[in-house]
Amino acid sequence: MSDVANDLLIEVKNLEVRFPIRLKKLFRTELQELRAVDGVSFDIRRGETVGLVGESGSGKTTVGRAILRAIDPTAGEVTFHCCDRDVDLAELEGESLREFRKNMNMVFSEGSHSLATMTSDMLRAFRPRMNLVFQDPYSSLNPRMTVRDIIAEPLIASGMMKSRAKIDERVREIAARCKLNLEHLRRFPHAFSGGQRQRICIARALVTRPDFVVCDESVSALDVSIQAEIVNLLKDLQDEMGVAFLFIAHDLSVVAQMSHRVAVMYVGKFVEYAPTASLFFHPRHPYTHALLSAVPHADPDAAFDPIRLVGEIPNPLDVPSGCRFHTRCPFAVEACRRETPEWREIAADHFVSCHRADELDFSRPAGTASRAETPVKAQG
Ligand SMILES: Nc1ncnc2c1ncn2[C@@H]1O[C@H](COP(=O)(O)OP(=O)(O)OP(=O)(O)O)[C@@H](O)[C@H]1O
Repeated sequence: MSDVANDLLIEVKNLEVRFPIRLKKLFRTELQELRAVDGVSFDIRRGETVGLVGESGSGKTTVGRAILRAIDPTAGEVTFHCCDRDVDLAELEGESLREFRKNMNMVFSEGSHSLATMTSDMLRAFRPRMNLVFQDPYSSLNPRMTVRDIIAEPLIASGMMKSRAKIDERVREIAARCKLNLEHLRRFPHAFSGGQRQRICIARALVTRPDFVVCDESVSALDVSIQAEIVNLLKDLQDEMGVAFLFIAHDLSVVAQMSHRVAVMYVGKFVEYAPTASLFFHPRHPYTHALLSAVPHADPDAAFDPIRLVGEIPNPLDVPSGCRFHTRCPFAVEACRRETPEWREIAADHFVSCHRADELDFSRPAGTASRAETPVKAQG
């Protein structure tokens, strides 16, 4: 890997997101806190894809949105290393935060400005660096706007470009890279298939040349063959532009193709984070092993003991003591019920939180192609 590959873009430290929940009891309403994200720490390097997997309700979307400040973190730090300054997104508030949310883009501090005190004009002057691609390409496009206007919107909203000619040039350029043609730009979203709509969403997300994009289940609603096209498109665009992705998905095989590193989340916490090959072929957490056991292996006779997940993911309002996975873990011992396992580096760049990670071996033979061995491409 090049130096650039190890260049940190985002550092997340002890991120917490709690939602206030009103529970109706017989004669009263009780206010409780739902810990959707409960102390997550990880980093994302420039130009890499980090896959984020876990069952529904584990907190994946909330992590992505908290990093983008689309929702407020309750605690923790999200540091965005940009230009030659580091910016703590948790500092954003007031007008700065409103501006940030309006554009759904990241802005930058320069010199010693606090983001909280920057005026909107100053904020607009900074290059937008973050964006989001949603799951549903049908509801995330305004049906009354042409494709040209949809793709141009982030450039205009951020004030990044003012001249119509320049905007049109940039829209045509990114549309061509996303394999949309000039004729498409004059049409409205209803004229397009799911795959083409997702290309429009990707063009809109990348038109400002962001450093970081969250793809939240962005290929899940598409047919398998179209999924492959979109995954290849995202990889090509990443190689060209050096953008980093947080790729949230249920489908582990798509995550393997797309990601350089993968994080596994369970009831608000990361349980494992490792380079894709390490995670897929040498998982150290029983939950990761269980998720992978559900994926058909290239060699059906390959020798490893699959385990099946039984029961439901626990309610985040009633989190199990100790290791949160112990209620469903076939390997749980007394310590798992009592003590929270520490988050530790068990091998190079391979993090896990399991009391028994040193004794359990879930290795399986390498079989399926993954992006694991592909280094993050250096950007010139
Ligand atoms: N705005 C909100 N208010 C209250 N609870 C919320 C809110 N958003 C999410 N939650 C809860 O937080 C937990 C994590 O939700 P989140 O959507 O982040 O999970 P997820 O892993 O992305 O799930 P999925 O794969 O189904 O999208 C869930 O229990 C969810 O019900």
